[in-house]
Amino acid sequence: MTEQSMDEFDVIVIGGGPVGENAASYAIAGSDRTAVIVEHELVGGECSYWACMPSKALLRPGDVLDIARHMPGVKELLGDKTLDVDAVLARRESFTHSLDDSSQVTWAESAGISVVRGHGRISGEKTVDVDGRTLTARHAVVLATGTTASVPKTPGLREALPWISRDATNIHEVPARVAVIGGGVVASEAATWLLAFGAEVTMIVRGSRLLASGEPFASDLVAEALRSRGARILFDADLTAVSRPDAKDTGIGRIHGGPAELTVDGQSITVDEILVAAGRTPASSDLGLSTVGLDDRGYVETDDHLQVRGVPWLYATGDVNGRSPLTHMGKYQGRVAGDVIAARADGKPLNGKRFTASADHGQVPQVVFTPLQVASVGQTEKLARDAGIEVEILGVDIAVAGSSLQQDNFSGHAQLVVDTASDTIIGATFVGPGVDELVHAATIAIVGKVTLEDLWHAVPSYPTVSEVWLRLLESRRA
Ligand SMILES: Cc1cc2nc3c(=O)[nH]c(=O)nc-3n(C[C@H](O)[C@H](O)[C@H](O)COP(=O)(O)OP(=O)(O)OC[C@H]3O[C@@H](n4cnc5c(N)ncnc54)[C@H](O)[C@@H]3O)c2cc1C
Ligand SMILES: NC(=O)c1ccc[n+]([C@@H]2O[C@H](COP(=O)([O-])OP(=O)(O)OC[C@H]3O[C@@H](n4cnc5c(N)ncnc54)[C@H](O)[C@@H]3O)[C@@H](O)[C@H]2O)c1
Repeated sequence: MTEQSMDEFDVIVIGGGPVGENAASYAIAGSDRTAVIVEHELVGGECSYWACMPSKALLRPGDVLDIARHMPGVKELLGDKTLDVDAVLARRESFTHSLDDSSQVTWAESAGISVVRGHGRISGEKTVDVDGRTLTARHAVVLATGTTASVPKTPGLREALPWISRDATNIHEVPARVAVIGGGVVASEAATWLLAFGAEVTMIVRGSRLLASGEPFASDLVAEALRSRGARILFDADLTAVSRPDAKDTGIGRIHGGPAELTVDGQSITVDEILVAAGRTPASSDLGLSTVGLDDRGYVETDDHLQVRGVPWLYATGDVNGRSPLTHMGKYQGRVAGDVIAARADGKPLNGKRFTASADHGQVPQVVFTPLQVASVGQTEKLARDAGIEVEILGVDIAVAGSSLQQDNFSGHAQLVVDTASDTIIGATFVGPGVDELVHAATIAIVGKVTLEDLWHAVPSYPTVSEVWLRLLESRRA
């Protein structure tokens, strides 16, 4: 090996998504330590180019249109007008920088982080091979490689070259008829923008509800809202075969050939495109994990310092560890792992809560953006009861002065899961238009273990949607 092919850094991060960026910057901040990010695609990762950012850029115009349609003084200006899809797609490009990551590379370099392009693979203790170049780490290697879309092995499905989430978020051509396979978050969000763009959407859902890991009332309200916009939702549906004789790889977000015929519960459905939104597979299979005695597949298991069990110099953060596969939770883990690596490199003890990723356990917030937003945190009623926790459920429709002012057709529901022993909230779900900002108050109440008695003194401002908090507390007085 020539001297030029050797590179030594304090910290090597494989995967330059939002999580890897945070881990690298926290591990070296305020020190003379060095870090490198190894990225085989785009610095910024799935979230920036293929997931969170483009999806939310595609969804927001539909929300604004819905508010405007129900706002006297504005709706008269609209008449029958619908979205200008080309303008929406152009705005999406402004967020994805048309898949150019130079601004993120500039950010990394300005934070003192080197970027090496190529596929990273562990090749031994603290050693990473990048397409023939050997990088060595003085302190730590961090895995932040994320996940890829899973495509079920249904006969004919893979051969049909279906869309995955990357096509839906980087959509360039709107198919007239789309079958969405899955009833989870990606399926529900993508169905929302495809409907707003004028597509005819059929959702093929294996289970009996959408967003099945959340509260059942939220699933029902989202299904009702999607149906009211024209979605056809087939529950308990069994997709057994797909046939698409003219499948063509026309590029991401373009219609992949001629029509496809799907067999669902023995019935035939013909569509112009299929979107597979059937979950994710951790990007761990080509990471050289077996060279250090780990499994070459599946989620990479860690302790609460994000250290991979049994390998003291190796950390796994973000989607690849399967703890809480969301951008904000992965970035949180990146911050925790970075702080742990920095403290250990400085020979300091891990004194303090910031070195432990405790929020992964029962304190995870999420906002799902469908025609109605589903903003939730913590445990569902079922999870809590299954864990043997005695709970009280407080639920009210969101109908306060603030909500009626926000939008004429405002309709929503809120629910708290209260641990009766401690009289604290352990779960909250808000469903309605624009309820995304309500959930952080619940997150703070859960993390801070604020009792309901104390919450009486957290007075919501009038007239805001937050007044639903008062209604929730009052529901227990009645
Ligand atoms: C359609 C969609 C919408 C979503 N919307 C949201 C949302 O609104 N909010 C939210 O919180 N979450 C959302 N998510 C989830 C979110 O995208 C992930 O939680 C987040 O991207 C995880 O970040 P990460 O850094 O762990 O992985 P990623 O963002 O996947 O980044 C991993 C990076 O590692 C690189 N890589 C992988 N293997 C290697 C290797 N061997 N060598 C070099 N580089 C490698 C990849 O190219 C990639 O750049 C969404 C997901 C999807 C699919
Ligand atoms: N707003 C957000 O926070 C947001 C948005 C999008 C995605 N995400 C995250 O990204 C991740 C991926 O989302 P997702 O929707 O792909 O996964 P998911 O796990 O939420 O949903 C997967 C869906 O596919 C179905 N499915 C799985 N295998 C199937 C099969 N063989 N045949 C038919 N159906 C099948 C499941 O029943 C489920 O309905 C999740 O962690 C999600 O939370 C978050």
